[in-house]
Amino acid sequence: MKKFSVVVAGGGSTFTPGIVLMLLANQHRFPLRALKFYDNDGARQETIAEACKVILKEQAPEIEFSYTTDPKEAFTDVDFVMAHIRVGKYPMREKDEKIPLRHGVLGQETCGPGGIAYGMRSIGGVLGLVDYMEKYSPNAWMLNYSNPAAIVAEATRKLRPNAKILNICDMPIGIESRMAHIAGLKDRKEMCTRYYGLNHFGWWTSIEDKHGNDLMPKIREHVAKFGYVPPTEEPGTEASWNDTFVKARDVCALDPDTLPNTYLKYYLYPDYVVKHSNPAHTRANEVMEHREKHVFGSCNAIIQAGKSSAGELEIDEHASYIVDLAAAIAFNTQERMLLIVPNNGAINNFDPEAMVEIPCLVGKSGPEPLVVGNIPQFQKGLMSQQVAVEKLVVEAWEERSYQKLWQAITLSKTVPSASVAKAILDDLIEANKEYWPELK
Ligand SMILES: NC(=O)c1ccc[n+]([C@@H]2O[C@H](COP(=O)([O-])OP(=O)(O)OC[C@H]3O[C@@H](n4cnc5c(N)ncnc54)[C@H](O)[C@@H]3O)[C@@H](O)[C@H]2O)c1
Ligand SMILES: O=P(O)(O)OC[C@H]1O[C@H](O[C@H]2[C@H](O)[C@@H](O)[C@@H](O)O[C@@H]2CO)[C@H](O)[C@@H](O)[C@@H]1O
Ligand SMILES: [Mn+2]
Repeated sequence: MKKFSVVVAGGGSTFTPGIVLMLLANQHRFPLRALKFYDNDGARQETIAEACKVILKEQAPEIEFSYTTDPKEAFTDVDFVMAHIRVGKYPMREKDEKIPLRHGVLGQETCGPGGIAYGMRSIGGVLGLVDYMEKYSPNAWMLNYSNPAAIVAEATRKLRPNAKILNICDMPIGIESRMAHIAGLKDRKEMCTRYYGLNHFGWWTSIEDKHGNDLMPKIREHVAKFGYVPPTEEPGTEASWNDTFVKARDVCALDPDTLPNTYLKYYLYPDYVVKHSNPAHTRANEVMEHREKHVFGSCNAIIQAGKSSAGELEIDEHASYIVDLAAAIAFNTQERMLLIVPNNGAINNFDPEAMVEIPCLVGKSGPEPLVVGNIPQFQKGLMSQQVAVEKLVVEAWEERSYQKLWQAITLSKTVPSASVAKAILDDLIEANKEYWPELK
């Protein structure tokens, strides 16, 4: 079987160790000859990389491992780029979440003004990775899950239309795992689902088991009462995430014929979210206090002891969708996966140039979207507004346009007025001076 060379862009990510452990657990179906990390923060990356070096030596010494901050070294001779960068890192995520709250608007990583600010930072970062890949390994594919995936996907569609990049998200994976447990199944892959929307803004329309039995009624009955919290709680779910899964019961009330992505709570219940937010302590603080502390603490312990058992790093099971995708391209498996792709008529009554999250069959030449057909007025109206926000952000970045970014924030369903939007925008410009292009 052919062996592949992968570079992880954003090697210093808290998700990198879990993904490395997942790659090692999937060598039978996606074998590696080389694994590289690339990051523009050498110190952050070094801690993660040195710990992963110990793990790789123990489990797969035959895989050539290295890490670098040099793009040429990182992107030369690679088959796949797995990209999970966070431009501005957690300190900027904290500002994305706290600045809108100062103005009575929800602060969230990928939604509303926070997501727009994050998008304005991410576009340049991800396009830079695409350009390195095309310069040093023109035949490679980029599997991107750097957020905000919706805005990044629109930017790559518009500004790098020929790039071999696939934009993906693990939220539907996480929710489907819970749905499977609610339905009494072991694994989400025992289900066949139909879904449509934008990234972090979608709905399931059909969920069947492998025999074609309709699971929607049973799952929906549970979700309407308990949200996406299975009868036996998923271990390790943090309180704020549990709140989000429970809130799905109110989100699903809006449409009895579908089941919602959890992120719709931010657009349908923004007042609830603001009321339950602590402007002094947001999700970014929780992640720095928990995931970041846990991952870097474990990595340092592994480095000190020189053995992986000194740490408590866990395999990121959900991340196996990344190998599903890489294997589908490498071996033309025609895997059926949710990807963020140009609509191009798949949703018949929606903008053909929108980037939509829909089921695709994936083979060596990339994704082939499945037809969705017409969508109802409720979803069409919501998606039209949200996709216009995402498109305006990319236009604002490309044209350095204050006006268009003001329009984007004003148009967001999470923002009450143009005056509040302008106040938030002016604060975000000040906070992002190091990262955004200068707007005129
Ligand atoms: N698509 C999804 O469903 C999904 C799921 C989980 C996480 N994510 C995304 O994965 C990314 C990583 O998340 P995290 O919490 O581990 O963040 P993190 O801050 O721990 O790691 C991000 C890394 O990216 C690096 N980086 C930033 N800008 C860079 C650039 N221009 N070039 C190279 N490296 C750069 C940082 O130095 C850092 O080491 C985020 O974008 C997050 O939103 C996406
Ligand atoms: O607040 P965070 O950083 O913990 O999570 C934000 C991300 O949430 C989603 O990814 C989840 C995933 O859905 C869940 O199943 C599990 O694997 O954890 C992931 C990260 O927490 C979402 O899809 C991402 O886009 C967000 O960045
Ligand atoms: Mn996501």
